[in-house]
Amino acid sequence: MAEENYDSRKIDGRSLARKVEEQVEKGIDQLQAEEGIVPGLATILVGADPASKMYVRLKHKACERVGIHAEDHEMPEYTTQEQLMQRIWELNEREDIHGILLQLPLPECLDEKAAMLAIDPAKDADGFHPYNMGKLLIGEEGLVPCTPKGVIRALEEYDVEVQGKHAVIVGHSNVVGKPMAAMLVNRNATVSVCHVYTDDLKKYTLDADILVVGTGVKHLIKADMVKEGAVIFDVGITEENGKVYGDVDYDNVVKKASLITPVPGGVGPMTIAILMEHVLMAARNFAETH
Ligand SMILES: Nc1nc(=O)c2c([nH]1)NC[C@@H]1CN(c3ccc(C(=O)N[C@@H](CCC(=O)O)C(=O)O)cc3)C=[N+]21
Repeated sequence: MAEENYDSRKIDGRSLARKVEEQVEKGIDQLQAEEGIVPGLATILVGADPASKMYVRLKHKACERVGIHAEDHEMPEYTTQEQLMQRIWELNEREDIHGILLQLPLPECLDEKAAMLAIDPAKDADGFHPYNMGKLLIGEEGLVPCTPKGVIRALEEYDVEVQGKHAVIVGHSNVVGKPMAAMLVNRNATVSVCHVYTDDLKKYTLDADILVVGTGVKHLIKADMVKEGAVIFDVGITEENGKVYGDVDYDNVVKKASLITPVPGGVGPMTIAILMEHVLMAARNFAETH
């Protein structure tokens, strides 16, 4: 018997990202024509972690594609907290920088919370500032974390009904799981948040209409753990011998899913496209208030 072809179930994150980026590009042209403003993003990378360097490079390339002015602030591994804060304060004051992205994780000896708290919430392109997180929780979604926002955008683009559905999130990180839960609750889903301490994970995943997995455990989710027809987002990345793996055993799980994101080419490119959208949003807000 011939192998079935499941290609139509794949959520193509790259083409979705391209679509978002095209909209951003238009918005940037308009902002420039009407207000004379070019959106600016400053990235801060402390240390020389190769993966972090690659992610920052992807973001700069996206800025180039859409017309955002991007600045690369590379700081040495031995940067002090004071020096990092100083740099953030400088960028907060700059009128030509509308978004600030502090690449995580920071070297151990630096205080991540204090640094994130120092970023002007209006320039918080990542949406990680407690002020923006708090707004998200009360249903005011402005600058919100980019990865879960990318998932929401994909749900919209593929016309997936969210209201009343059981959305199960595996992983309760501050950058994915928790903001994802808030966004899905804001859209009237019934939400379960599972994590490493969850007893009987399979009981929850098997009941999920929408499943979002972000744990960093390679192929944690197998075909026997998902419901027939589920919509699945794989937010995990594990690098092994130069190959990237997701948290979902795609080749087998695709046979049960109605829609599913691959890794790579799924949620990753969407995250970056949403970041571009947020820099434009921050620049627009700046134009309105200055
Ligand atoms: N302050 C902060 N903001 C972040 O947004 C942030 C961060 N810190 N720290 C690290 C993570 C990771 N991250 C990725 C974004 C895009 C891809 C991406 O586009 N990946 C490609 C594959 C790239 C490849 O491995 O070849 C894909 O999935 O198709 C991956 C990872 C953003 N992060």
